[in-house]
Amino acid sequence: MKRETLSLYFIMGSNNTSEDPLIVLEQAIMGGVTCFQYREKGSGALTGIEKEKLGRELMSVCRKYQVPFIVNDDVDLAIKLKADGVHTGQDDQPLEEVKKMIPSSMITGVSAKTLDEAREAEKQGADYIGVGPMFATKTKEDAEAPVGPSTIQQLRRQKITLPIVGIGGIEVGNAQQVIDAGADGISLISAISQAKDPEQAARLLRESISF
Ligand SMILES: Nc1nc(C(F)(F)F)ncc1COP(=O)(O)OP(=O)(O)O
Ligand SMILES: [Mg+2]
Repeated sequence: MKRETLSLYFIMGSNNTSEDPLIVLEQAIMGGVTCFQYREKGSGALTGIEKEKLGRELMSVCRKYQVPFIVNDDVDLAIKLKADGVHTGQDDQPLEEVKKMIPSSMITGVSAKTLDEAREAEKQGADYIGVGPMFATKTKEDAEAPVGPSTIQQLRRQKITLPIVGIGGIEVGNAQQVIDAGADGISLISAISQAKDPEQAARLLRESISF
């Protein structure tokens, strides 16, 4: 997977916006989003056939603009939808198990916040790691304390060369710190999903970071 794919990595589920998620996603992509993760989770999240149906519809928006469509947590759904990839966290299925279930062409992302977790992800063949929460977040209901951009700096100092995307509380005012720390991109939910104008929000975020 090209590192540039991680530049502006938008994550959203139906419960992250009061608007039509299909419209929000299309606007975000018009504004410069480079990768999308379907994360249908937390209070009010869809389940079962409704979750699958929205996933299919969001995936077709991504396919229209050749933006990778990644599914969070739900490996079975990623396989069923023929998604471009799957993202799993430390409390989800281990990557080596996931790898046995999915086509080798699928992108695999893993959450990591320590050197051990990052090294393990590298060893198990992850295409990228998500490191965070960078800053305080209200979106992820079970988020741990912020680790800050310095965590990415430390990982780079310890020769972690995997593509890294920072996540957690990222917005225009703090995005460059994440890139300066050595991340290949920024990922976020509410800075775009809750913006009045998601296209403009995505554009401003993309313009707020230089590599
Ligand atoms: N969903 C994520 N996406 C990324 C990405 F790198 F893609 F930006 N990084 C980290 C997470 C967090 O993943 P996880 O720790 O399993 O929590 P949850 O399943 O609640 O999101
Ligand atoms: Mg997860």
